[in-house]
Amino acid sequence: MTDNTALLLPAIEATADAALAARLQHLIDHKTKPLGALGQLETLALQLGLIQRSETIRFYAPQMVVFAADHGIASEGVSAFPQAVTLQMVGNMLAGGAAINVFARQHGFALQVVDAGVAAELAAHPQLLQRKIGAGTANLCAGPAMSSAQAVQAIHAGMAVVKDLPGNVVAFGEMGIANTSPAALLLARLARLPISEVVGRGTGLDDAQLVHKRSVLTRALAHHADVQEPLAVLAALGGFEIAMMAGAMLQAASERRVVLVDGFIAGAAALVACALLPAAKDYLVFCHCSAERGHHLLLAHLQATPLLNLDMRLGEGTGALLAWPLLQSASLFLAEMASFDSAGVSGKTEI
Ligand SMILES: Cc1cc2ncn([C@H]3O[C@H](COP(=O)(O)O)[C@@H](O)[C@H]3O)c2cc1C
Ligand SMILES: O=C(O)c1cccnc1
Repeated sequence: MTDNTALLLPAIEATADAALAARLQHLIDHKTKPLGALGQLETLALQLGLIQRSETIRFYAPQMVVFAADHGIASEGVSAFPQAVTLQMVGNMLAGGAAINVFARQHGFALQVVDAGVAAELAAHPQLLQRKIGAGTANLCAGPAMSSAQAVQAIHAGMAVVKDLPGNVVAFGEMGIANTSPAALLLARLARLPISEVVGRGTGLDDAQLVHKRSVLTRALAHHADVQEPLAVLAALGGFEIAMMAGAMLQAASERRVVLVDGFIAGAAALVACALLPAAKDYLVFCHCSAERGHHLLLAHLQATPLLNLDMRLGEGTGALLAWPLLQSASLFLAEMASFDSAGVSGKTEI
């Protein structure tokens, strides 16, 4: 008998290659600059070279994918905005007016929006992929957000979305009112952090609302106290867009694409992806540290250094695209900067 809930994950190769890493480091170290002077751009060039198995980093057809879904926990009053905003913002994205549209146009990213589980039905649109798992998750305070079969279905759907995309760079973002709540819960459980340290204001809760959100999430975590295994944690505490994004990240890594990770919610999807297949991390570029409380702890747990820290707290994929010029600069300095030898510049004085 076939088990239709079986999780089939792609094979991901670690990018480690000592010989190539040495060649890349040699190239980087012999550019006309003091050793290490390009800082994080150097680490980024090394990571990108290893992903692409090459001493030249090339990007083509960069893609931005926004996963949208609703959350049953929104009914607990954990967001400053009503659930209807998810649908309305998807409409705004399809009309080209959201922040992510602006930055996608600016940087030449093709944009797709995926309906992973928006509560209402969305009209067909050329930039919309209909992959609805359900009409929003269940309220996870009272039971699991989704069944394990739905979690598996969402991961597989995310993988299929990426399989159909062109290009070798993919950025992920999300839209889903209340989704900082599942993101905080996933972080608390998977990284074993106290919930009070990872609950944030999301769309702008005031102090009293933040206290309420904290008590709701504390109760939710206690309700699922015995759930520890990553897939079960995702089903109990996650969201359809988060699960789909995790699957999409795994597929992109298995195809050796560069994965641009946005803020707190995309970070939670990355956390799930790495819990399922740790080698995925090699392919993830953590683009920024969001102002959402807990994001810096998520990054620290993954031992990731974000490229930007701009006090942004929007999501949608915006932080991922703002970091894109840094990846371009990493590629260009490696390709175009002269070496000490080629430029006839003297090396460091031996003292
Ligand atoms: C107009 C608007 C546009 C957004 N774009 C992204 N988010 C962000 O805010 C939501 C998460 O915050 P919380 O958990 O507090 O609801 C997500 O939809 C996220 O993408 C938005 C939120 C709003 C209101
Ligand atoms: O960092 C994020 O992704 C974020 C933070 C607050 C609200 N929405 C998204």
